[in-house]
Amino acid sequence: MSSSSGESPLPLHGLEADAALRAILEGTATETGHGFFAALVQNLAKALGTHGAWVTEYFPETRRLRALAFWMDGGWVKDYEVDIAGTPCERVIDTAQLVHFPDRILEIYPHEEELRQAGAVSYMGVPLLNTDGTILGHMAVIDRRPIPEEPRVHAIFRIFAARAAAELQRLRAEAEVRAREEKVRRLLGSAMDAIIELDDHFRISSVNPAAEKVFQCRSDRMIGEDFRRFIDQEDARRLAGLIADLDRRPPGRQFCWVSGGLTARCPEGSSFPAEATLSRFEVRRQKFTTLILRNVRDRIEAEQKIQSLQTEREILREELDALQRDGALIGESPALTQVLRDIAQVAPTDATVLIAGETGTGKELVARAVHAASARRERPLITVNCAAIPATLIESELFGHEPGAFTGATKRREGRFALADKGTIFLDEIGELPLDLQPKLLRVLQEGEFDPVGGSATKKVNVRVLAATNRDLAKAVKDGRFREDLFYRLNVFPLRLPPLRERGDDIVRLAAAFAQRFAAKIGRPLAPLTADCARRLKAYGWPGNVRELQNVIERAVITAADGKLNLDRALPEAAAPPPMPAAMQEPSAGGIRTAKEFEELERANILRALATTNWKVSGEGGAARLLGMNPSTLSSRMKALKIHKPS
Ligand SMILES: Nc1ncnc2c1ncn2[C@@H]1O[C@H](COP(=O)(O)OP(=O)(O)OP(=O)(O)O)[C@@H](O)[C@H]1O
Repeated sequence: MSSSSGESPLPLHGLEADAALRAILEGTATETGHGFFAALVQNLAKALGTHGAWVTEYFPETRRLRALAFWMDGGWVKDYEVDIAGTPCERVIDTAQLVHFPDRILEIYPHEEELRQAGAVSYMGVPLLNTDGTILGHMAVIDRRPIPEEPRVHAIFRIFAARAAAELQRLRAEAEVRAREEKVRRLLGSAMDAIIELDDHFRISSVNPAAEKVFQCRSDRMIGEDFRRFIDQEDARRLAGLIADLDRRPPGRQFCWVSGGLTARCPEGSSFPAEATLSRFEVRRQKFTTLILRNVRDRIEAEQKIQSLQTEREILREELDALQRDGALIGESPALTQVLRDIAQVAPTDATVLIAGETGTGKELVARAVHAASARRERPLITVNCAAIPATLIESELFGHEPGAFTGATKRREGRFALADKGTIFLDEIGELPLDLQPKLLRVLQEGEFDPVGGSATKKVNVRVLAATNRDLAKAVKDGRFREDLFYRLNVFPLRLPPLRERGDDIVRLAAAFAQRFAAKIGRPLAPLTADCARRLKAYGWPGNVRELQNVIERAVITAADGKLNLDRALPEAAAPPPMPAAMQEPSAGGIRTAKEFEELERANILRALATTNWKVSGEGGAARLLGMNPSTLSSRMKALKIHKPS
């Protein structure tokens, strides 16, 4: 045996080298892959004049060789695979060098059955090496005659081997590229997000199946198209800006989140909100952009649904609280009986009702009664106190807003009109509605439609409107503070709630009912109202009306002694009254007070309450509590009556 390792290949004699090279070129020039190896071994056998030649691929994990082509005695050996242990090929692999047994090979490998069967006398093998020196396979020849140990034979052999190694490397690289492409294809194919690749002119160069799905458009109708057709114009401008920004960043950091998302447009006309990320990359000095895009309509809708369910839940809770707190309208006085008759008449219709009355007369209770007796009773009654909401927020409270409509509007919000759809909306203190919003309310009343703040899509609703005011709306119209057309549209069915002092014995009926209710609540027995109590209650003016009566009775029940109501501390007049302002004394003529006198009365009463609480308006020990008013109602009354804290 001889090994030619370390020897530098000797130059072939001109003719032989030419012949070998020609053999390779002619035999393999047009072939690639497995055809190439077949041509190679055939030509190798021809060039060296051996009766067998083969080329293999090596699998180091199993130490096996698998033939890529095996030429023997003028025919092909199919599917040849061998364990290299104990074969001359093992030496080729292990030494990684050309191995040559020029003669009597069977004496060296007496147990090599295949060599014996082939009648082999000589063997020559050479490893096929990768550029990094790892073994890809080998190439070998056997012959029934000795193969002379000549440098030119080795040189020819090496030329063939180098060509075989190059092809094997190419095949492996090709297989690797294919495997990677397949992996990328599977990845893109299974991605839930649309992945769109754009060239530098915004033209779509590739899309994945998810992109076809979200845009409802086949890839062949997308590729080559200008992507700007698939998004809003404004978004296209934004994307171009972002891409320019990315190009200014260092490589590896050229990606970003498209903040605020995009509005994507399907070719068939529909559109959807999308979240997107953008990245830039360069291939052969050409820039590309990848856009990963997700349709977030379902998610946004789910969020909105949750939001509106939460709001609805809050509203229903408020309603439930109100129902538990308030109960039915009590009263048999002619004034209240008329109101009850009006409610019964108007409730089944869809007419707008304008309930007028002083504070605490039961306007909200009447609105509830109208809703409860209407065909809409199964749907919600949505209440909005126009005085309690700051002017800047009332529009979005009533009509909802889109994200970004104003600072702080991060999410879409359903407005009260939308929530009241198919139900009833009760607009309390309608006189406080800012003048600039009044046309929008008029439009809902007339057309049943409105535009949410910051939104372009008009919403249609079917809402019955009930409104209440403790102001003289007709006067507000005259003063230019309330639109005349809106006033008439609201005043379809006016319902005036008389103040408590006009309800005669109802004061006593209400007091008795409230006393029983509070006593039951705190679990104390209570004797019926005495005639003296009734007289004192009727003698009082009740500027805070039923709400004030309720509060007085609650105090009287709490401070009751021996089951008897204690009006001494509860009734404002009895509780060491400070001097009465003129307006709080006897009415001017015939027991009737003018509206002006009442305003003065209310003003004086609020001032008394504020003086008592040291100008604390809300909370524990505040004037609102004392007056039995909502703090927001009190604030709006103070504003209306121009009551300011003395500096
Ligand atoms: N006729 C009545 N029977 C029983 N309770 C009543 C009656 N009228 C009013 N109330 C009670 O008095 C309180 C005040 O009533 P409500 O809130 O309806 O008055 P309002 O006129 O809407 O007040 P505001 O002008 O402050 O909004 C509530 O607790 C209500 O339940």
